Amino acid sequence: MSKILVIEDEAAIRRVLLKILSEENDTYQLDEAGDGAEGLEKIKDNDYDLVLCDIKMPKKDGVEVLEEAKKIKPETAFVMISGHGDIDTAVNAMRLGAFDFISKPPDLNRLLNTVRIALDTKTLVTENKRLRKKVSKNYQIIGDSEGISKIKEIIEKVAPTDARVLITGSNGTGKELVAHQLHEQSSRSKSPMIEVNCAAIPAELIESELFGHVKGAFTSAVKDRAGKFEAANNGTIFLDEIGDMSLAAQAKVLRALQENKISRVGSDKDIKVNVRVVAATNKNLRKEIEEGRFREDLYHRLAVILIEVPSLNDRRDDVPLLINHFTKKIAEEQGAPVKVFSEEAVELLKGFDWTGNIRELRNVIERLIILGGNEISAGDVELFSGKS
Ligand SMILES: Nc1ncnc2c1ncn2[C@@H]1O[C@H](COP(=O)(O)OP(=O)(O)OP(=O)(O)O)[C@@H](O)[C@H]1O
Repeated sequence: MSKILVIEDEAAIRRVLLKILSEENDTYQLDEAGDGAEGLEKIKDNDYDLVLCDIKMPKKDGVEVLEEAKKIKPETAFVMISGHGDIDTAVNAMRLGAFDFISKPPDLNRLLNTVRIALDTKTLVTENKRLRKKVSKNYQIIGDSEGISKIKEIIEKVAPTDARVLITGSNGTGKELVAHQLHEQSSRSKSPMIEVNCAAIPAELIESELFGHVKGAFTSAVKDRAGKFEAANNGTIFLDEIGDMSLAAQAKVLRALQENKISRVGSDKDIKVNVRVVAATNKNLRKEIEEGRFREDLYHRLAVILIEVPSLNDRRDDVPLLINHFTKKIAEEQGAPVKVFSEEAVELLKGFDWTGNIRELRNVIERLIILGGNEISAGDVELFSGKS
């Protein structure tokens, strides 16, 4: 079911376009706007597959709409409608990312053909992106520094067991990767690994998110629903940012860990679950315990094995390998050739303060690839890295 928006100020032409489209395919979901500003508002609020957009319009012309829309909804396809004399503008619109343009008055066959091809292309592009994302989501841990080698060794030893693991480390050090490796290298890898970001779920919803609920347990509980613990049965549950979990939810998690059973919110029926728990936090849980925000008994249940992921500043020897890894990945994502970093550039990057954050290193590398020369030099790093 494709969603199409027609932006055209001339009501008669708008009507004709909508009629032609609805007769061509009754599954098209059609929407209309009488000027550029209204069109843009609708684009913001909806996910259209295709926008047919007139070029000359009051308030906002078609090219402005296209430019702004590409920033907020880059995947929406645009076909421009150009009147006499604005062919140059239409060609320019294609440079700005429009899929095609048709001239006024629209030729029926050409219009429908263009719409069909634009929609098919959009579907293929979306599918391609989805598949790439799936394939590229690998959880390989890059690095052979002492710190990372030790972590890999621990993972190898601990993964096959059912021992609970608490992973600590500052933001972007790779805690999530460690959790995925623990799951993938275990006999549970055929079953799901369910991730829960405890910081992102409001305190009043976390219990129902983790343990499910029965119909009527609270106002919005309109039907029975299983929680993440049940979904992770026979697999692994990854409780990320566990330091941000409310005390009430901590009590329930503790029970799940002690008794291997849970009950849905609003029900007193126990459900047996077989779940391995891996948790992570960037907080100092000892301090949270002292200040009464984290249960000590839960801490001991979780931290059977403690893995402390070192910050990047403590394993600078991994920086060259990470640069290599990310340049290849970025080139793959952009479909561009792999760029090389000069030795001096690598040395400079190695020396920066990364406060542990590999995400930041990746962003800097991406910036350098886009802005720097064919071989990234120390000068490029100085100019474009934003670090010193
Ligand atoms: N050793 C590594 N090798 C390759 N990529 C890594 C490594 N460590 C981290 N990354 C990448 O850096 C990014 C951040 O890692 P991750 O999400 O695992 O960190 P985190 O510690 O869980 O962060 P946060 O605390 O913010 O949730 C991810 O894109 C991850 O793939």
